[in-house]
Amino acid sequence: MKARDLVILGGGAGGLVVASVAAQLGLKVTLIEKADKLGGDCLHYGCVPSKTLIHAARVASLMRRGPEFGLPACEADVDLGKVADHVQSVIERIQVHDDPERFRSYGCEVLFGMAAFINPRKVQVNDQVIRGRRFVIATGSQPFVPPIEGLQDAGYLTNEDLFALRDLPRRLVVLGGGPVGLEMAQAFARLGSQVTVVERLPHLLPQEDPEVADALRTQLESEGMVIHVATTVERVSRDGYTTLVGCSEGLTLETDALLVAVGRRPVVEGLGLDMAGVVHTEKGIPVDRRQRTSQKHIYACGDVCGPYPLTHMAEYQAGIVIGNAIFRVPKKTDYRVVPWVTYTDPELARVGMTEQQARDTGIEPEVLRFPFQDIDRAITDRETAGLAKLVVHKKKILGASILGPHAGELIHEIALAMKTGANIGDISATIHAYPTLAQVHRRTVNTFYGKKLFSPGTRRLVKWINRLVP
Ligand SMILES: Cc1cc2nc3c(=O)[nH]c(=O)nc-3n(C[C@H](O)[C@H](O)[C@H](O)COP(=O)(O)OP(=O)(O)OC[C@H]3O[C@@H](n4cnc5c(N)ncnc54)[C@H](O)[C@@H]3O)c2cc1C
Ligand SMILES: NC(=O)c1ccc[n+]([C@@H]2O[C@H](COP(=O)([O-])OP(=O)(O)OC[C@H]3O[C@@H](n4cnc5c(N)ncnc54)[C@H](O)[C@@H]3O)[C@@H](O)[C@H]2O)c1
Repeated sequence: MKARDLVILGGGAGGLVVASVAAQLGLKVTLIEKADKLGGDCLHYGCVPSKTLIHAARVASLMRRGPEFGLPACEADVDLGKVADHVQSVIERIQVHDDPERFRSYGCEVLFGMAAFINPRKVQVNDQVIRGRRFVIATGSQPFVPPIEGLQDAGYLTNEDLFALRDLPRRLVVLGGGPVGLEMAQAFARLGSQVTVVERLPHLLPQEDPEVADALRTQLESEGMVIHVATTVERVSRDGYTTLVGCSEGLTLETDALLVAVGRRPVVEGLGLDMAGVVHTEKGIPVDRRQRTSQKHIYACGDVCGPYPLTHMAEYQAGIVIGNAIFRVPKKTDYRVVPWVTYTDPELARVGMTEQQARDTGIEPEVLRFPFQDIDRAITDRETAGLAKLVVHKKKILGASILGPHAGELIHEIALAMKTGANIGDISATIHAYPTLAQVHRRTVNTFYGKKLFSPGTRRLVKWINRLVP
C-alpha cells in the first residue's frame, strides 16, 4: 500500500493550488479527481464558460447599440451552437494550465476516479488504497435543486448543462435572482431569448445592498427582462414542448427552457466522511480558522466548506491549508476584506460591509455616493448607469458597493485601501488619471470633503486670510 505525505480529493480551484505547491516543494502528493479532467466547476461549468458567454452577449448588445455611437445598427443573428463552440474553445485554452501532465511533471501523482475515505488515514480510489499523513477535501459544490412539485418530470437546466445548449430558447425562465441567475439571464436576453427571472425574496441579489441591487434591477428591466421578486414557484409541468411554471399569486409563466439557479450544495456525499470521522452536514464541512476539519490531519477548502463559494476564496483557503499542512505554521483565515463581483452589465462589485451591516454592528456610518452619470469616462463610453457607494466611519472605509462599468476592476482600489488601513483622505490625495473610471473613487470621497471645504466656516476663514495676508 502506498503512503503519501498529502492526499487531495478534488482537482478544482482549491485542490489544484494545494497540489501544485506541495508537489513543487518535494512532498509525495496524490491528487484524485472524479471527473475525467482537472479544473473543476470554475473551468468547466462556472466562471470561465459564464464569463465567456457574458462577453459574447455583450458584443451582441453593442452591435445592436451601434447608432448610440454614430454607427449602423446591426441585429446579431445568433447561432447558439457557434457561441457554445467559442465557449468550449476558451475552456480548452485555459485547460492547458490544468493539464494532468503539468502536475505530473512537478512529481504529483494524478489519479482519476471517485475518492472515498475508508478510515481516517486511508482513501480508496478505483481498486487502490492510499495511506496519507494529511488529507485535503476540496470536492466543491453542485447545483441545489429545490423540491418543487413536477420539476423533475418537466425537466430543467442548471449550470452543468447550460453551456452545452446549441439552440437558443425563444423563452427562458430563470429561477433565482442570485449571481448565477442574473448573469445568465442577462446573457441569454442579449443573445435573443425572452427572459423572465423569478426571485423568492423582495430584492435581487439579497446579499447585496438593496439600494444598489434595485438599481441593477432597473437596468436589467430597461433591457427588456421581466423580473418577479417576492414570488415563489409552486409547481412546474409540461404541455408538449412548453414548460408551465406556476408561481404564487396565481402567476403562470410559459417557457421553452427553465434554468434553476437557486444556490449550491456542498459535495459531501460518497466521500466516506463518517468512516474518516469528519463532522459534516448538508451545509458542508465545518472547519476552524486553519481550515482543519474535526480530524486535525484532514483539511478542507473551497465550496465544500464555504463560507464564500468563490474561486478566489477557494484559492485563498488553499493558501491557508498550505501554510498549516505543509509549512506547519498556524496561519488563519481573515475574512475582513473579501471582494466579489456579479458580472452583469453593469457589474456589481462589493467589499466589506453594506450600510445596513454597519448599522447592525452599532456603528452610525457616513454614507458617500457618486453616480457614474457624472464620470466623464463613463459618458464617453455611454456606460453611465450605476453608482459607487462607500460606507465610512471616522474616515476609515468599512465597505463599498459599486454598480457600474468595470466595477469588478474598480473595487480593488477600495479593497487595497481597506487592507492597508488607508482612509478616504488618502484616496482623495491620490492623483487619479483623467479620464478613467477610477476617478469615481476620488469623486465619491470628495463628497465628504466638499461639504467641509465649501462650508460657511471655511468661507469665513478664506475671507479672513485674504484680508490679513497681502
Ligand atoms: C455558473 C457559475 C459561475 C461562477 N462564476 C464565478 C465567478 O465569476 N467568480 C468566482 O470567484 N466564482 C464563480 N463561481 C464559483 C466557483 O466556480 C467555485 O467557487 C469554485 O469552482 C470552487 O472551487 P472548489 O475547488 O471548491 O470546487 P470545484 O472547482 O468544483 O472542484 C471540485 C472538484 O472535486 C471533484 N470531486 C468531487 N467529489 C470528488 C470525489 N469524491 N473524488 C474526487 N474528486 C471529486 C469534482 O469533480 C471537481 O472537479 C461560479 C459558479 C457557477 C456555478
Ligand atoms: N460572479 C461571481 O462571483 C459568481 C457568479 C456565479 C456564482 N457565484 C457563486 O456561486 C454561488 C451560487 O450562486 P447562485 O446564484 O446559484 O446562488 P445564490 O444562493 O447566491 O442565489 C440564489 C438566489 O435564488 C433565490 N432562491 C432560492 N430559492 C428560490 C426559489 N425556490 N425560488 C426562487 N428563488 C429562489 C435566493 O433568494 C437567491 O437570491 C454564489 O453564492 C456565488 O458565490 C459567483
